[in-house]
Amino acid sequence: MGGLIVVEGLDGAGKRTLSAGLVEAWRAEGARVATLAFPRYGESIHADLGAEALRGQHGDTASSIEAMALLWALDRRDAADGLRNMLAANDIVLLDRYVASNAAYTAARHHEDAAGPSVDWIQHLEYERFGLPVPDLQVLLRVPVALAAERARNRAQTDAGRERDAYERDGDLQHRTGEVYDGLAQRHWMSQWTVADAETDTQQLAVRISNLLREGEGVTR
Ligand SMILES: Nc1ncnc2c1ncn2[C@@H]1O[C@H](COP(=O)(O)OP(=O)(O)OP(=O)(O)O)[C@@H](O)[C@H]1O
Ligand SMILES: Cc1cn([C@H]2C[C@H](O)[C@@H](COP(=O)(O)O)O2)c(=O)[nH]c1=O
Repeated sequence: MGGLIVVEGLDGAGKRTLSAGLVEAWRAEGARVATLAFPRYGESIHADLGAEALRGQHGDTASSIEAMALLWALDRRDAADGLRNMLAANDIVLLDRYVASNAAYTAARHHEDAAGPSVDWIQHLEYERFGLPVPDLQVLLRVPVALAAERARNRAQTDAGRERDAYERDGDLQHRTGEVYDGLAQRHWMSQWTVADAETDTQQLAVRISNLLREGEGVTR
């Protein structure tokens, strides 16, 4: 059974870039690595509806905090069997965003912190009711809100299909989401967390994660 690693952070933080570097580093060491990004755009109707809502479609869907959270959660529920198969066939499964994204953004939209009712609701919905696999380790890519926003803006200018959505345009939401992520990491919500930043060397982080996984072996998922 492989280790389930999750990379979390703000929009534009660099999660996708970091995830690709980690996968490359582990594969170079001979590890069997599978990777998946949530939301699963183009594969999940729930993910696509969520993205469309954040770009102004589907009436008032985006204004409902819980409706949005349910769409992202249903995407993951549909992916759960595939995820379990990936864990059975690999040494490491790396996810770019997972349940903690829903906890962080939902709590931030409600102006709650990491100990608030939204985080408990997401935990109950996704881990207890939907039975999603619990990560072995969650990595918070903690970059300044302004840097993440700048990267998201630059990406929107260079990538025609990547214009900023409603959450990415909302600087206050990004700020609050960063605070909830900090709280989740400090509380080691659902698993151990480790923090990386814009200066973190990807190779060294890959080694750190492998060591943490090894130290955590024997802990049942
Ligand atoms: N370490 C880095 N240095 C410079 N630019 C970076 C770095 N990491 C990512 N970027 C750039 O920042 C932009 C956002 O990066 P990326 O797509 O990896 O972020 P993300 O956290 O996955 O974003 P989102 O959650 O919004 O999809 C991209 O244009 C990427 O090329
Ligand atoms: C998976 C997931 C995502 N979100 C938020 C985070 C982003 O602002 C948007 C879309 O995600 P992307 O990575 O920018 O494509 O939705 C969320 O609130 N809950 C989730 O579970």
